[in-house]
Amino acid sequence: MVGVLALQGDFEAHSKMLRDLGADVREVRVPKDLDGLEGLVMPGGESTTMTLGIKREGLAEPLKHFVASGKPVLGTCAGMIMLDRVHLGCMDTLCERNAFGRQIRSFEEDLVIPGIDGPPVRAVFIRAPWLKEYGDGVEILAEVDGHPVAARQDNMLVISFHPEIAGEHRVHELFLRDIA
Ligand SMILES: NC(=O)CC[C@H](N)C(=O)O
Repeated sequence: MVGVLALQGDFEAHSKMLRDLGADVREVRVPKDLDGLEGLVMPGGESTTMTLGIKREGLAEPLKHFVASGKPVLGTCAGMIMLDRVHLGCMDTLCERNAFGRQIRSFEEDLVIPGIDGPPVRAVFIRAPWLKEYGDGVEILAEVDGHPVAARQDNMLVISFHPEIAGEHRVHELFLRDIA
């Protein structure tokens, strides 16, 4: 069973993509929803609203505990922000929000990501963050204009774009392979 944090944002698109790939999915809204999960997706959305939802539901400590358990976690966009030093503090990263500038609210880019074979990944960026700082334990997987937009640290995989919107299923496949 794979969890998708479902407080806010485009969690339904992630649930659908994971189900299409054959996974059993549970939407996570309260701490007990995390029980027994083998992995967790933290979706894109709006990081301030998501932070408030996490506080309201008492999910901060349970989420930190889940990440520390070593089970695979995929954070996309606002989900990548949630994992950084100043939010849940799980990952040794600091995100720059809306990093690509207000004038470029949304754009697409082809990215080559280690572990994903075939043609480049079609990456849709929507008011996306990038990593402005990261520690030695963080492996950068892809950059745009010299700024990290995909990275790994231990059991965490973070991307600042939206494969679930582009019909790009290979990032979720990579995440499900991490679980298997
Ligand atoms: N697509 C997204 O998740 C954008 C994240 C959003 N800009 C934020 O800072 O919360």
